[in-house]
Amino acid sequence: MSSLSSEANQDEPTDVVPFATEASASGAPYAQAPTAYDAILLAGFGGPEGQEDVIPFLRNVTRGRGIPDERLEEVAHHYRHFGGVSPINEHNRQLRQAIEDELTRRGIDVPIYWGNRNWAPYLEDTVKEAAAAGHTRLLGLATSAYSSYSSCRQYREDFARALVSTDLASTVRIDKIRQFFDAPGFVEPFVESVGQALQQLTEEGIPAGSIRVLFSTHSIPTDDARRSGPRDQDFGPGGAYAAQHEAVAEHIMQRLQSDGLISDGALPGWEVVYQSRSGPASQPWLEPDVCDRISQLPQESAQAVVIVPLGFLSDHMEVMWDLDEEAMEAAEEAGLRAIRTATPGVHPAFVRGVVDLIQERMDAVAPEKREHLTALGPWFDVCRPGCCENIRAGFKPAAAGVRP
Ligand SMILES: CC1=C(CCC(=O)O)c2cc3nc(cc4[nH]c(cc5[nH]c(cc1n2)c(C)c5CCC(=O)O)c(CCC(=O)O)c4C)C(CCC(=O)O)=C3C
Ligand SMILES: [Fe+2]
Repeated sequence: MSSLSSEANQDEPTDVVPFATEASASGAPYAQAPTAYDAILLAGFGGPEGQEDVIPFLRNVTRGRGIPDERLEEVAHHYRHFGGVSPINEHNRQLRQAIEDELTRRGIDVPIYWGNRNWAPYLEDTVKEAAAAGHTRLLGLATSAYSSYSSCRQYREDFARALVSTDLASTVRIDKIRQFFDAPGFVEPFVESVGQALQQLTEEGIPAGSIRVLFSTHSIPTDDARRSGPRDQDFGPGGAYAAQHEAVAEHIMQRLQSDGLISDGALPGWEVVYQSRSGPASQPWLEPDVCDRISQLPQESAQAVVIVPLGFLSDHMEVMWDLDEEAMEAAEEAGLRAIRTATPGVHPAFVRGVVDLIQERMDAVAPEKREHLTALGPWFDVCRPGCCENIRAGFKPAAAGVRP
């Protein structure tokens, strides 16, 4: 590892240099000219694949962030419950294959590599492998749709770290596909699965007015939330992160209404809620918590709850444990009928949407011609100055952004 760690806590933002993209050199938020990317880099979170991986994996995730051991043990228990295996790596193998198939179908002759932030195959090794095969212009795709330190910038820092630790920073360029929270391919599977859930509950005789839809996403520290998105834009107290979730959830509910799946007479109430909080109790994180809200619903005369994992791409541990175990238990205790809807996974609409995003970037489609379903999009190709910065982590070099 080069000098990265010693640079990490300087006051001066080292930010993107020397990992600037062509677009960032001009300061433009969107790609200005088509780029002949020679490989796609699918960047996942990573997860353990056996009991012996659990603790080393958790140490990787929390490296340098002061998560107490108590909390690690608590989380380890969730993984141990499932044999120490997170399904997230298998999901990413399937997603990689599905994207490759769709690229082939469209005649786009570009290989797709997969690497993780926190477990093997590590991004470092993947970047080395791609470079050894002669690829020098990689288009990164992080498995995370929204803007925040954990869901965007940290992936960019990991790209930068991978380039520096492999000594490839001057020969390999990694750009990153824009955050895709409001891209049709990401939203469509949610519209479909929430629609199915509402239909099911209606068939069971539960009036729409007695159903609540909870759109659940990963909580983050309110400090991170406030700093999510470009430094010079105001998205309200929850920053771009909360605003993006609110906008997507609202779009889904409007779509269900316009598609006739919800009648005007008795609309289900809906809201965005947060899950999987960690960190010290003294540190404020985004609220309300999904389980807290579920236990309050009977007092609001709800009979049923639809839990929508809006913040997640696949049914990994945060979904399997925090929703399918804990939130479902909370619903049972509250006497509520509950349905947890599907994540996008390898839904054909999602896979097509991802390849649309790849094509859009390769062709440098003008922003006004890009598909987006909320007023917040289309999000930027090149992260803006100070985007999603994290003052706790300090400034670290990050690829695929503009100079501050
Ligand atoms: C916004 C966000 C996403 C969504 C975006 C994205 O998908 O990237 C996400 C995804 C995920 N988070 C995951 C797992 C963990 N996250 C942790 C900790 C944290 N997550 C945070 C935020 C997020 N996390 C934050 C602010 C922390 C606190 C510590 C820190 O500042 O980083 C910890 C440490 C223990 C704990 O504190 O709970 C673990 C084990 C897994 C893998 C699941 C599997 O293995 O199946 C996935 C996909
Ligand atoms: Fe997380």
